[in-house]
Amino acid sequence: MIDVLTMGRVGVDVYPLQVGVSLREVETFGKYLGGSPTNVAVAAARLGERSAVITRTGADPFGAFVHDALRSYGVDDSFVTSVEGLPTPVTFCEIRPPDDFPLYFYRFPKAPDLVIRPDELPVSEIRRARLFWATVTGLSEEPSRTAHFAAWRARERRPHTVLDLDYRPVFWGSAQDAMHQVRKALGHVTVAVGNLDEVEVATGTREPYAAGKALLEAGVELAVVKQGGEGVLGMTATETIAVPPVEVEVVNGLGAGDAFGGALCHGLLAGWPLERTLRFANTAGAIVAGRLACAPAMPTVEEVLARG
Ligand SMILES: Nc1ncnc2c1ncn2[C@@H]1O[C@H](COP(=O)(O)OP(=O)(O)O)[C@@H](O)[C@H]1O
Ligand SMILES: O=C(O)C[C@@H](O)[C@H](O)C(=O)COP(=O)(O)O
Repeated sequence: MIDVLTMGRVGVDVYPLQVGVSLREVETFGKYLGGSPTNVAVAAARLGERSAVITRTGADPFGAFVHDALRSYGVDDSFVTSVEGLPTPVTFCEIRPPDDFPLYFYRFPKAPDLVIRPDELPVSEIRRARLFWATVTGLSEEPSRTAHFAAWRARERRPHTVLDLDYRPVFWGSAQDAMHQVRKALGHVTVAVGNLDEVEVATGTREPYAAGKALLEAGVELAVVKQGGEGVLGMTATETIAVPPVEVEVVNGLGAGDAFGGALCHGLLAGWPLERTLRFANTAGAIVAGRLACAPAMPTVEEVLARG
């Protein structure tokens, strides 16, 4: 049985090996597996979970790299298919610590992962997985949007069904469109997790407590508000827990949210108390903020505990 099944974006992160310079000046790059829900599957696998991802690549060498990389991290790639005629996306970034890491997505003319189709979903695995994780970006275009709602219908809101509020404005016509889709999606999930920009799109407020409360009112059982270098807030109907940040010298903040996500999965599946889960995820996020890459940087349980 799969512990953590994620669905959505995949790509190749082509990240500069020089820090503090623009893409105009960068000379060398590293090539890494990327895409937020894919990174979450990698992070969970590093923590010992049996993980898999539902996504699509181009029928090209970068697509083959995605399969190689997934397998090398111990992530099941059985649900990764290719789409003829669309290239596997690449993502560049600039690395300007401590808090400026702009992303440049090349997902043209369309990303294969937005061509995930409802009739091709591994429905019984989606129903059976101990945790199912999807992201708001998957709702930005068809047929992926219909596929996500089909997956949630099959899942029947079984715990743990997680929505990563992951909002990248570049993938949407307007924040209004995204808000409309997120509101519909929240009724299908048991956990919502997002940073301040993302909870603002979902709830209309970026005040962490008000946003957490609004997410609970929208139907989730656990709301998690990530606040970068300010730590994290978790809320359920009976508990409100704020965890301060773990101190770290930030190298590249990208990937921290996905490390946090994989660790959140681990804590939820272990049945840990909320505070322990949030502290563990907080530490995993900080560790990756202190490293250059995303997928290859995901920590093991021992590494997290050594910092916690
Ligand atoms: N500068 C930082 N210092 C300490 N912890 C951090 C830092 N940046 C991120 N983290 C940890 O990683 C989590 C996710 O990072 P955040 O930037 O909020 O999410 P996202 O990457 O999704 O925007 C934070 O809640 C925190 O636990
Ligand atoms: O999500 C993407 O498509 C790009 C990612 O591969 C990249 O590593 C990243 O930005 C991770 O996002 P975060 O964990 O939410 O910071």
